[in-house]
Parts: sequence; C-alpha cells; structure tokens
Amino acid sequence: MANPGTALRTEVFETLHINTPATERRAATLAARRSLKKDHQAAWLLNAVRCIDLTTLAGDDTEDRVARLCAKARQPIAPDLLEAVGVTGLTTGAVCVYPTMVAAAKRALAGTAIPVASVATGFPAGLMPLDLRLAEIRYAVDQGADEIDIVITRAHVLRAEWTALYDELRAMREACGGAKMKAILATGDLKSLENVARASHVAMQAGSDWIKTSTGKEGVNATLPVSLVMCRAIRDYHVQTGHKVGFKPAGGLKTAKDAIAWQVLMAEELGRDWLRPDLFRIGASSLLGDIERQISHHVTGRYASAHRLSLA
Ligand SMILES: O=C[C@H](O)COP(=O)(O)O
Repeated sequence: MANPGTALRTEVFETLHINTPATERRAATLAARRSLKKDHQAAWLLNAVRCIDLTTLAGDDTEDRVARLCAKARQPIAPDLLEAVGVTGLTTGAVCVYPTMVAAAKRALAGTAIPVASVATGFPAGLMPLDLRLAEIRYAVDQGADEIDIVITRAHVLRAEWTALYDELRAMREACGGAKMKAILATGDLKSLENVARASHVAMQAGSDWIKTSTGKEGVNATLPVSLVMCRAIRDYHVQTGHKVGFKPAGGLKTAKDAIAWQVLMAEELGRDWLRPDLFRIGASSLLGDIERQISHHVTGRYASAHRLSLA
C-alpha cells in the first residue's frame, strides 16, 4: 500500500541523537550471525532473489544490454537448480534502469508482472533545476516506469533545510502519479548518522514508498550501520503513523553473505513483513551471480566452475 505521508514534523527528528559505537556494534553482530541452518540458507537466498532490483546504470547501457538484464530478471536462477529446490516462477523484484531504457525494459518484460524501476531527477547527483527533475520523472512514467528512484538534494540535509527538502520530495511524489517512489538519500554524502535519520524521516513524511541508501556512485554506498539507522526510522514512522515504508540498500552488495546479513537486519529490526518485495528491495548489478553459485553449491554439494554459470 502506498505511503500517503504526513505534514512535515521536524519535532520527530530535530533533537535525536545516535550512539554511533552502539550502532556499529549492533551492525557487526548482524554480519556475523551463525544461527542460520544450511537448509534455511537456500530459502533466504531465494527470498533475496525475489527482492533484487536487478540494475544496470552505466554510461554504455544499450537496449540489448537491458533486454539481457530483463531475460535474467525473468529467469534469475538456472531452471535445473530451481527444480532441485522445488521452486517455480521465481523472478527478481524489479529491473532498474535509466529513463531512456524504460521502454526497452517494458518490451522485454511484457507478459510478466516484473515492475520496471527508473532512476530520475538528475541521477546520481541531482544537481539540476527542479522543473527539469520533475519533467524527467514524468518522462519516465510516460515511458511506462512502475517505480521511480529519485535522488534528494544533499545540500538541503547538510544545511538542515527541512522545509525545502520536504517540498521538493512532495513535488516529486506528485510527479510520480501512480508510480511508486523510492527516495535515494545518498547516505555516503550526508556526513553523520543523525543526518541519515533526519533525511529518512523527511522522505517518509513526504510520502516515499521506500527509502534507499545510495546511488551506487557515492564513495561509500550501503553499509549495515547506516541501514540499521534507516530501519529504526522506518520502525518509528510505522509506530507514529501506522504506515509501512520499504527499505532498499543499494551499492556494493555483491555476495550471498551480504544478502543474508541485510535480510537478518530486516527480520530482526522490522519483522518478517519487511522481507517481501513490496517492503524490501536490494539494488544490485552483480549480486545474483554469487547467489546462484551458492544455490548451486547447496544443490550439488560443490561449487560450479565459472563456465557453468551464466554471466550475471
Ligand atoms: O541501485 C543500484 C546500484 O546502482 C547498484 O550498485 P552495484 O552496481 O554496486 O550493485
């Protein structure tokens, strides 16, 4: 269900303080969980696949590359491996592309329920006049995008301009129309965990359906401490308003181990509801390869050599 947002309520976050060492300690325990049984690991990895926003956001993207990405989204794991674990119909959560690639992605995914997400608003820096950023959202929606991944103006956070940030996000939300909105906070640019929490609250109050860590292009992208802070903000917002906002870590998630750690975070901090694609996405361009390798290991008992697995 879409998040309608609320009025801007700065009192929710203005005085908050985050204990950084405690956050880092808690995050470190998530990455080190040993309690997951082997059988359960395959199930967790398959769940990660259905939550992946399979992404290509490169300067040399072409319609052919996007078509190949979409073929992978339709069939992310080799059919013989899926059959061995008794799963059918597995797809990724979405594909994520630049606006000019949306039409090609829609064509390649015709007949499936896989949504197309488009970045917009001058991704990745967002340093364009607001009317052009809004026009870009409308272009992507016209092309058929089901979800829009916007970037925020980092300077609004760094200067504590909460009304400006809220108004900008509200305008973007409106430009999305019927498409869902993910707000990319670019946490690597925000300087402090307090700023990450404040930006998370403003993005949710303005009606974002997901809050997302990073573009994948910042110097530091998704980390567990930042994700923990964002999940706590989602939890607080849910308690305050009854609305469930999703979470999307993105940038640098490459291993099956990462996929497990972030799902443990969701399950422990937010509960099992947040392990579904409507409330959890992993933005990743290369994670699928390692997940497929681990599932292959689970099925066959050995690691497949690289030439046996598709190029992901
Ligand atoms: O939103 C997705 C990111 O751009 C993907 O980052 P990645 O290439 O590090 O997986």
